[in-house]
Amino acid sequence: MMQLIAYPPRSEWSELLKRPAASAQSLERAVEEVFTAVRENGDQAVCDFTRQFDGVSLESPVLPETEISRLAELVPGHLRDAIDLAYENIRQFHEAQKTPAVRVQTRPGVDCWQEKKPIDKVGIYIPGGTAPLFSTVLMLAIPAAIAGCREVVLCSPPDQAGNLHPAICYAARKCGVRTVCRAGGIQAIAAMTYGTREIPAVYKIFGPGNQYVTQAKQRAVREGVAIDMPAGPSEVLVAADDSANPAYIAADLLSQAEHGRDSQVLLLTDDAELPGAVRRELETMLRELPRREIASDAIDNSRMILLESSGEIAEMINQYAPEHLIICHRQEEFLLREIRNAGSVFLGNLTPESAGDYASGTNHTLPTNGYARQYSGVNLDSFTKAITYQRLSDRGVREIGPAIITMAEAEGLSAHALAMKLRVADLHEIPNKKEKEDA
Ligand SMILES: NC(=O)c1ccc[n+]([C@@H]2O[C@H](COP(=O)([O-])OP(=O)(O)OC[C@H]3O[C@@H](n4cnc5c(N)ncnc54)[C@H](O)[C@@H]3O)[C@@H](O)[C@H]2O)c1
Ligand SMILES: N[C@H](CO)Cc1c[nH]c[nH+]1
Ligand SMILES: [Zn+2]
Repeated sequence: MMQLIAYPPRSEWSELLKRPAASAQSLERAVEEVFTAVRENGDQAVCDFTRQFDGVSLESPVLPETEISRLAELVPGHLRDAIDLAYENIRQFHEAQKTPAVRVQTRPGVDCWQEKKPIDKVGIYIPGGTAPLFSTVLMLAIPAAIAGCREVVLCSPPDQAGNLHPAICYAARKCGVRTVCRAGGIQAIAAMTYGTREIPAVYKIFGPGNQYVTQAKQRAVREGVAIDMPAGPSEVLVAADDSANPAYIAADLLSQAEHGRDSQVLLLTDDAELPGAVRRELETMLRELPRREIASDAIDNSRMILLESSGEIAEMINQYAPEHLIICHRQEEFLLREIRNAGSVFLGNLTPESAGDYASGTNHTLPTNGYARQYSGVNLDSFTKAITYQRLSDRGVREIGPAIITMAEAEGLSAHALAMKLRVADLHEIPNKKEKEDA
């Protein structure tokens, strides 16, 4: 059960806030072995590792389009309606993230602008080891489509029949994803990194996953592939006081605990009565939970921490940098002002974290393991690059040419200086050249 720590001194905070650690060495070895095999043996290696790690024999990792359609048809009406509703909200929120091009004339005749362009080929990883997270298809394929990515490659571990869950196929079809592959874990990430005969290589890999997937994405970076962020085992931090409903808190903690044994959930409070009330709810709910063994292990990794004040709560949140932060506290305004490190924030008693997991519209692919200090969650910009442009007119050359020549010569780069000197010299030869564009 969740341990209660009361009024810990600051010197103990970092020990208290440690996440469950994966064994880095054995992970690295496994990743290296799979990457080498996939680079050398392509689809054959992907199928071999799928047999080894997922216990499924496949002739080919790619799911034919006819199969995608057949499986998508199996999704019952009420689930389609729910996915359609989520799709619309996620589309709206990500569509609203489009920004107009930035245009500035830094000096007369010096025009600079910046435009976002899509990343042409992206890979999206959909977790499926312990549960087929079809909601992740929406979270990744919708912004990819809005950004205008040309090729989207989806990889997810197959079920025991060698198929993908019908809802993954339905969501993929709805979002216009055509390349759907039955490959999970390290082998999926390696295939999208190197490319195989059947699985295209991509420029950037997105998506959450277990420790193997997270480590494999880091390995992909060494091969020049970009990644969204380290999005590993799920976590939630609830900051609450006596205005919160203990049953809601217990359910919110369990909703992230049931993701995996290595998940972590925290309750921070300055109300001495709350931990006991939440613990009682947790005990009752855990007994009824289908995934109670997974959730119990995660709950054992977790803590309730009683602090002196909302000031300490804010400090501890910033130190931990949770993936998800739920605030049910009378000092909400103060906490929001103070908090700088969190992936996604859920406010008030009526906003469970599962709202953002599925259907409010925000993205659920978020930085874990403290990376919310420096990374954002997935958003529309994640699927684009910004290209900058500039054009100088005659006037522009006169305005900034001399400074450029001076700086280039001071750096000892005479060809840089020459490139501008030639333009300046040409201007002097045509002193009356019309400068329409400077008007
Ligand atoms: N941070 C986020 O935004 C976010 C979002 C959703 C889910 N998640 C997390 O994603 C994770 C999903 O994990 P999962 O396991 O259910 O699915 P997964 O798809 O990430 O991993 C399953 C794959 O792991 C590989 N694997 C399993 N055991 C292995 C071994 N011993 N050696 C090598 N490879 C092995 C297999 O290939 C299998 O297909 C959870 O931890 C969940 O918390 C995070
Ligand atoms: N909570 C996960 C992000 O950490 C996302 C998810 C998908 N399905 C349910 N939950
Ligand atoms: Zn979740």
